[in-house]
Amino acid sequence: MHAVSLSTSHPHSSPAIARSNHFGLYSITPSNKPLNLPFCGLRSEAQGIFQLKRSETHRAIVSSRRRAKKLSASLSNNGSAPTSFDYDLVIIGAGVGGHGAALHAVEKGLKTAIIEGDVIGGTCVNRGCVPSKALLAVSGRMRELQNDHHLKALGLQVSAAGYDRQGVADHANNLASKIRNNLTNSLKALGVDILTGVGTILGPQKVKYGQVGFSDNVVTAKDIIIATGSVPFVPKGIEVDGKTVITSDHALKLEFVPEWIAIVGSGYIGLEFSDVYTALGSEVTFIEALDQLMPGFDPEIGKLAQRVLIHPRKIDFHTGVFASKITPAKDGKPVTIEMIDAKTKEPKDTLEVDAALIATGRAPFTKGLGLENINVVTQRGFVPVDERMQVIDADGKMVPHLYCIGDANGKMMLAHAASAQGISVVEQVSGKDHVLNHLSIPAACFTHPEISMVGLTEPQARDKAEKEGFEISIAKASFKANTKALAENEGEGLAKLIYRPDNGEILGVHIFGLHAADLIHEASNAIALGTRIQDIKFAVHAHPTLSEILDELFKSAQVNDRVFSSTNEPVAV
Ligand SMILES: Cc1cc2nc3c(=O)[nH]c(=O)nc-3n(C[C@H](O)[C@H](O)[C@H](O)COP(=O)(O)OP(=O)(O)OC[C@H]3O[C@@H](n4cnc5c(N)ncnc54)[C@H](O)[C@@H]3O)c2cc1C
Ligand SMILES: NC(=O)c1ccc[n+]([C@@H]2O[C@H](COP(=O)([O-])OP(=O)(O)OC[C@H]3O[C@@H](n4cnc5c(N)ncnc54)[C@H](O)[C@@H]3O)[C@@H](O)[C@H]2O)c1
Repeated sequence: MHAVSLSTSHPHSSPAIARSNHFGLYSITPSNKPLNLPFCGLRSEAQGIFQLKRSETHRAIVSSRRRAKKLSASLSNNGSAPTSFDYDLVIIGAGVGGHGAALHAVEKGLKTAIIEGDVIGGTCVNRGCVPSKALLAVSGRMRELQNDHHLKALGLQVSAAGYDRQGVADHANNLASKIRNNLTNSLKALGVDILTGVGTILGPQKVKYGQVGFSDNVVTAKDIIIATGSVPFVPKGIEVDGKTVITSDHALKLEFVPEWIAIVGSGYIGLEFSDVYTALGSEVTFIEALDQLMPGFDPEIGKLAQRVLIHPRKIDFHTGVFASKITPAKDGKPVTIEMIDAKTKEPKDTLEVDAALIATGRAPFTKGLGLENINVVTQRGFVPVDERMQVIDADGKMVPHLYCIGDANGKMMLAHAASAQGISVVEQVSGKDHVLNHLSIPAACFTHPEISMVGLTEPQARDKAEKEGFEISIAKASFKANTKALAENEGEGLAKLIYRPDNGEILGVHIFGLHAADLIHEASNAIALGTRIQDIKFAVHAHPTLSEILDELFKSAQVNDRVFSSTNEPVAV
C-alpha cells in the first residue's frame, strides 16, 4: 500500500504532490514513503492519481496549520522524538550551505524551512567571498593600469590610475546586497519558509527559534541540518578594535587604506587582502607562524606564487613567528605587534604599524545551538560528523536525522563545499545514499594571478603513495607555451598534474596563472567522475584558449602503455 501525504501551503513541499497544473487543481501522486507530516490529515491509503479542488485544499491548509500550531504548543517533553512533523527538513543557518541545501530540498519536494538569526547569505555573501571578490576585481584592474611595462608591451598608454576609496567600498557593499536579495528571493519564490531568530536544538527532531529570551517558537522536522558557519578566529593576546586592528569582517568595508598594514596569517584571507591593499597603495608585512608563507599550498606552486605575488610587491614578511600581543593604535601611538618565536616562544621583534589584519583562520559558530540537549560534544567547536555529514554524539553514535554541513563541521571551509555537502545530505534524506568526494572539490585564491587546486599536494600524494605502495608521476605545463596567455602578455604561470602512471588516476592538479580559478574545473570534474588521463587526453579544446594548458598537461602525462578494462583496471591481453 502507498501512503499519500498532503501539504499544500508549499506547492513544492512533498514528493507526493505534483506542481499545480493548468486547471487550478493539485494532482497528488502516490509516494512509496510516508512523510509523517502533521499536515497529513488528508493522507489517503489508496493507490493511483488523486485530484483535489483548490477550495478543499485551502480548507486542508487552514486546518492543518491549526493542528501544527497546537502540536508545537503542546511539545513539552524535549527529550522524546515527535511522531509527526511540521516540516520534512529544517535548516539552521541561511548561509550558502543552508541555501544550497534548501534549494535542492525543494527540488526533491521536501517541505522546507530555514532558520536565520542574522541576515540571509551568511559569511560568503555578506562578509566573505562576495565582497572580497568585488575588492579583488578593483585591485586586478588597478594593478593592470599601474603596470607600465605590461601596458607598453600591449602598445597601450594610460595616464596615472587612481581610485575613490568610498566608491570601491560601495562596489563591494552593493554587490553583497544584490546577491543577498537574490538569495532571499530565490528562497521565497520556491516556497521555503524563512523563520527569523536564533535556532536551538531542543531534542531529537525539535528546534526552537526566535529572539533569544523573547519569543520561542518550536518546530519539528523529520530531518535537521545544522549550517551555522563560522566567525573570524582571533588568537589570545590580540585586541581587535575594529578600526586599526581588524578582521576580514571589518576589512571588507574598506573604511580606510592604511599606509602600512601587518597581515597576521598568510592563508587565503591574508593573500587576497595583500593583493587588494598593495594595489591600493599600502605596504604589507606578513606575520606567519609556520616556516614559510602560504603553507597550505603545494610547495612548488607556493614558491612560484611567492616569486610573483610577494617579492616584486611592497611586501615583506616574518615567518616562524606568532603575533603574541597586538595593541590597537591609541592616543597618537601606532598599532604595536609583539612577536615570539613559534617554536621556542622566545620574544622576537616588535613592530609598529598603522593597522593589523588578523587572518589566522576561522572558528566554528556552534555556541547556543543546544547540542548538549542531544548529547553532542563539539571538537574545538566543530560539530563532529561522519562522511555523510551525519552528526556523531559523545558516545561515538550517529544522531538520527541530524546533519551538519559547511564551516561548522570544519571539513573544508569553502562556500561551494558547504553547498555541496547540503545537496549531498538532501539526497540522503530523500532516500538516495550519497557520499561527497572532498578530494574532487576545487579551491582557489583570487590573487592576481590566481592560484587554484584540487586533490592532493605533491607531499600528500607522495605520502599516500608510500603508504599504499604505488608510484606517482608529475606532469607540468607552462603558461609561456600557451598562445592565449601570451596574447594577453600573461605568460607567468604553471599547471602541475600529480597522477598514478600505472592506471592514469588523477591525484591532484595545481595551477598558478591567469584565470586559474576557472581552469581548475576540468580537473575537478575529471576527479569527481573518475575520468582517467588515458581518456581525458583525447578531449578536444578550442584554440586559442587558456584551457589548452590543461590539454597540454594531460597529453604530456605518461600513463603506462597497458590495456585498461572499463573499470580502468589493467587487464591481461
Ligand atoms: C573574507 C572571506 C573570503 C572568502 N572567500 C571565499 C571564496 O572566494 N570562495 C569560497 O569558496 N569560500 C570563501 N570564503 C569561505 C566561505 O565564506 C565559507 O566557507 C562559507 O560562507 C561557509 O558557509 P556556511 O553556510 O557553512 O556558513 P555561513 O556562510 O557562515 O552561514 C552561517 C549562517 O548561519 C547563521 N547562524 C549561525 N548560528 C545560528 C543559529 N543558532 N540560528 C540561526 N542562524 C544561525 C549565521 O547568521 C549565518 O548567516 C571566504 C571567507 C571569508 C571570511
Ligand atoms: N578564495 C577562497 O576560497 C577563500 C578566501 C578567503 C577565505 N577562505 C576560507 O576562509 C578560511 C579562513 O581563511 P584564513 O586565511 O583566515 O585561514 P587559513 O587557515 O587559510 O590561514 C591562516 C594562516 O594563519 C597562520 N597563523 C595562525 N595563527 C597565527 C598566529 N598567531 N600568528 C601568525 N600566524 C598565524 C597559519 O599558519 C595559516 O598560514 C579558510 O579556511 C579558507 O578556506 C577561502
